[in-house]
Amino acid sequence: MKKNFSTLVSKNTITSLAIGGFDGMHCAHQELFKHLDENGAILSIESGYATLTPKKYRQEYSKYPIYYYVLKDIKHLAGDEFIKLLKEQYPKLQKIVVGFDFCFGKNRGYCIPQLKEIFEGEVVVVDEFKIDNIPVHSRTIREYISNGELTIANKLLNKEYKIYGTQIKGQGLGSKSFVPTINLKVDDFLLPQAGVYITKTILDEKEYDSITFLGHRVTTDGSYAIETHILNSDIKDDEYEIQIKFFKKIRDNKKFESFEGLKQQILSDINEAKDYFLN
Ligand SMILES: Cc1cc2nc3c(=O)[nH]c(=O)nc-3n(C[C@H](O)[C@H](O)[C@H](O)COP(=O)(O)O)c2cc1C
Ligand SMILES: Nc1ncnc2c1ncn2[C@@H]1O[C@H](COP(=O)(O)OP(=O)(O)OP(=O)(O)O)[C@@H](O)[C@H]1O
Repeated sequence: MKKNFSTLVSKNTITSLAIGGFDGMHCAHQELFKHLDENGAILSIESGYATLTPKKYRQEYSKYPIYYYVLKDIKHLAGDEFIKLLKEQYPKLQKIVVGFDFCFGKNRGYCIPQLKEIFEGEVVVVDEFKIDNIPVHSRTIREYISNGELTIANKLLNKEYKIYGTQIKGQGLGSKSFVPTINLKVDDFLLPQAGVYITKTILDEKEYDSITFLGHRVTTDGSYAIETHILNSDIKDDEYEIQIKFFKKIRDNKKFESFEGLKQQILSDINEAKDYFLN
């Protein structure tokens, strides 16, 4: 995880700011960042609903320092009060970059015309950015991920959707009856729909081809699990910070009549994932 370095950059040096929520740091957000100058920064307004790139993980996706405001601390401000606050905190601010639908201040009562009117500097407004005619928004990407449509979500993100987790103890059945898996505990991130996914798993900064199951283990103990099996490699059990990049869903979660039936299906899933990475 790339550490947030905004505390190392003085606000006094910032000349341009991109403003918004920025959960996901998706393609449209990146379009905004293209308008920042070398002393640019990102101002992220935290509503508390960021689940694609929770605050702690967001800096990884931009070279610009990210500063945060908590929405509930600033939502009472009138438009001119918000701009005054920015001018006080960023005295060299000359340019504000926002998207076509940006609104701010009390009751979101101030939008682009008011921003242009109040801010004595340049206001760059980016038109609605689309990919394959799909408007790119965090909410849309969340919906695709929740529906297991990772291929489209990744297109809108312009990267593979990635979650962070820590290793936890499983049932101890994997190596004995199926294949060895690393069981994960994941907080903060939106989880894709239950099922089996082609993934890459990052352990100690090394990336491995993998296959990941999410869902209730309906064939065994019924409990919810996130488990990843590393392809082509023997990984010893260890305490890892784990990252999983999702590429594609290959099937739904399923209840099998026998452990042998599930094992055969898992072996076939593994072959499908291996083929995917070969091509
Ligand atoms: C690729 C893969 C696919 C899986 N598919 C299913 C499934 O369709 N249904 C299910 O009940 N469990 C599924 N599982 C979970 C297994 O039940 C689980 O790996 C097994 O219970 C071992 O759990 P443990 O690691 O906690 O010991 C799958 C696991 C993997 C790795
Ligand atoms: N598709 C887009 N095209 C142009 N600008 C956008 C687009 N999506 C967001 N922006 C702009 O990016 C900034 C960050 O906004 P925000 O993260 O709230 O957008 P979002 O992705 O639409 O999120 P949500 O779906 O939660 O509303 C804002 O200035 C917003 O206007």
